[in-house]
Amino acid sequence: MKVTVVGAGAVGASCAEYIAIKDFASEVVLLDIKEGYAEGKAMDLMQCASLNGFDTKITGVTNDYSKTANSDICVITSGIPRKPGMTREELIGINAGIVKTVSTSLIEHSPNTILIVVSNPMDTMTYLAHKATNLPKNRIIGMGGALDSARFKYRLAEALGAPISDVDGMVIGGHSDVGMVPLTSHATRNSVRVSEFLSEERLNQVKEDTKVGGATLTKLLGTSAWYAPGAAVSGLVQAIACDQKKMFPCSTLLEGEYGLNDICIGVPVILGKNGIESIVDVPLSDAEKAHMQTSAEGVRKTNGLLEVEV
Ligand SMILES: NC(=O)c1ccc[n+]([C@@H]2O[C@H](COP(=O)([O-])OP(=O)(O)OC[C@H]3O[C@@H](n4cnc5c(N)ncnc54)[C@H](O)[C@@H]3O)[C@@H](O)[C@H]2O)c1
Ligand SMILES: O=C(O)C[C@H](O)C(=O)O
Repeated sequence: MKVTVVGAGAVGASCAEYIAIKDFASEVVLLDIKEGYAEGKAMDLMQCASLNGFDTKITGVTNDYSKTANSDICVITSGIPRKPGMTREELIGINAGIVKTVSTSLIEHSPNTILIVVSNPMDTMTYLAHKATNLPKNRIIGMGGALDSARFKYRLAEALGAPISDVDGMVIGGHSDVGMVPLTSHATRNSVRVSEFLSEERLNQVKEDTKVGGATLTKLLGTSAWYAPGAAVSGLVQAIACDQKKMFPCSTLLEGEYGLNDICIGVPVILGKNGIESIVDVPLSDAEKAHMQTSAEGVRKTNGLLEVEV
């Protein structure tokens, strides 16, 4: 199993590290445009191998796509992260050009690969990758919901005073400060709905804290987060590599599902060796349905900027 990660920055390197630690891939290629950067990150990570007990071979290359040839899975993390006070959507001007070039270069050398898009604004970058590569929809996956759901579980556990392992929940919709739809109606503690334990007011606070999860960290760190994003990407890569048939909310091209068409946005999917094996139709409350529609309007507005930017 060969995995390429484009962008050896904070998220790309964290993702490569988690993939290596889980030890399911034979090879990870890190590629960056900055001279020597990916080579340095790969060498540093390889020097963790004997300490952390993994056999995954990590190599780094400077913009040489021939070294990524025949990758089973390619992850795109290249692009700029936001600074405090910015929205993800403001990154489109620089990141659209990067994602377009990177996705077409990857497909040229790995025509059968499965692409995972991470660069922001992620739903629009996933849509752009579709347009740029024309890959079948099961082979282009946007990562956002897996991370947002992890943050939702963190906030739910905090509110409940419970260990995170007691808690389950999922966030669908656009990966943006206003577009995320935390599914409080489905969230549980050991299969009991969290609404049995938390007031509506406290649940609303959990929802709002989840939606601004990325912005909160960006304010604290001065740049956006990388540990949980890297772990979330590695989870998707592992589910595909090991044909786990696990359910994650991912950004995928919708063709009528959830009443939406010609848009990439987060919905629950089953991930296995073919990438997106199926889209799962989850019943939503009226409020969640309405929020999903306004979330989609927001993503469409950003998609509209692609014609200007690319
Ligand atoms: N979808 C998500 O949930 C999620 C989570 C975290 C970060 N992100 C996004 O991921 C992106 C990366 O974040 P980061 O914190 O790792 O940033 P970073 O600045 O640490 O790393 C980005 C790397 O991309 C490289 N790069 C730029 N253009 C390139 C190109 N054309 N080819 C190859 N490499 C190129 C840069 O040299 C840099 O090393 C940002 O857009 C950020 O907003 C998304
Ligand atoms: O917040 C960001 O800009 C990065 C990423 O989308 C995140 O949610 O951590």
